[in-house]
Amino acid sequence: MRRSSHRLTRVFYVIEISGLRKTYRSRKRSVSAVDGVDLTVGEGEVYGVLGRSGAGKSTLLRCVNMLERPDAGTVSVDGVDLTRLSGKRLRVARHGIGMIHQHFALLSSRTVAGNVAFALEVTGTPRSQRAARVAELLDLVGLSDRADAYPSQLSGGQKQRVGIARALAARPKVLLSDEATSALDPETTESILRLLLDLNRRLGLTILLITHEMTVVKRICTSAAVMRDGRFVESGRVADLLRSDSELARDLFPIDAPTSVPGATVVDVTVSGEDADRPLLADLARRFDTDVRILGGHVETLATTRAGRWRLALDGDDNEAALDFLRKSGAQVGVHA
Ligand SMILES: Nc1ncnc2c1ncn2[C@@H]1O[C@H](COP(=O)(O)OP(=O)(O)OP(=O)(O)O)[C@@H](O)[C@H]1O
Repeated sequence: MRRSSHRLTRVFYVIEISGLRKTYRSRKRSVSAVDGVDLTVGEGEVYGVLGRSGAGKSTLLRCVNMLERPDAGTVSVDGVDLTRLSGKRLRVARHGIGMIHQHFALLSSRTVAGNVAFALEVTGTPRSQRAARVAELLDLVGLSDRADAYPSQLSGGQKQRVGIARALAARPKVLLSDEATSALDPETTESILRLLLDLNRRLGLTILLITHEMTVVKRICTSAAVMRDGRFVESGRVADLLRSDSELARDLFPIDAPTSVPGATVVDVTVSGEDADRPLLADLARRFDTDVRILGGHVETLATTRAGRWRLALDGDDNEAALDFLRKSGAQVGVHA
């Protein structure tokens, strides 16, 4: 007789943060910038941390590569607890973590190729291999034809491409992105997000990014957290957060429409995955012989799923059966009082 075996398999997280705290103290005041954050990011995930200015996002990101030493908690990247490392061992571990910045942080006196070569020097690539690796990295980010240009001769998008090439010099497993598209116009933002998604897929790169832009989460994030006052107030897979009554769902799909209509029940309906493309509203009207008016809403393509959110007015005030049908069809339903 064959016995079934139940093996405990531990999921491997490329980034594993537990109980992270960082307080800035001065004589006059102390600020808890990160106040107890737990975060796990799986291999090949694109994880976005959203939050307003001052929420603690930059401090969190800087704690991941120990540019900032946390006061408490652990930060493991690729299985190594960085909080236990210092000196050379920390510098070597950091090679596995690339970082890109809002203002690019390029060396103005060096050409595009020179900027990328500098990262190779720092991470110990032998001189004989540098030129070929620079060419490979510039090809990867679509900048082969600008190798001899100086940063001042580049557009914002091109500068960020150099930043990305430089960050990937040591073949890191993880890329940290600190508001990488905040200084760019929408079209350039789109092209940089497409590049990041492409690198994520082609290289299996795990990306942890911080942003205040919903577009970034919509376009490339598989998981996200909303940060406020140093804490995560929501976190999880984007597709799951959309199905819950989450702040993220409301912020990703703001609906500009009234929340009350005389003689009708007003509801917000959120669907994701295949449900977003089903004729759910037509079904609803047919089954319950009710007038369904769409007050506002939209269907969009996110990084890994399609999602729709609508505000509907259902005629009459007894619509429980119709709402039940929507819930059973996989929709998240919020009724406006
Ligand atoms: N080096 C520092 N010294 C003192 N306080 C700091 C320092 N860095 C950040 N803070 C404070 O910590 C809090 C969180 O700042 P942080 O920059 O991490 O937030 P953020 O969400 O990244 O915001 P922003 O997008 O504006 O950078 C803020 O109150 C900020 O003033």
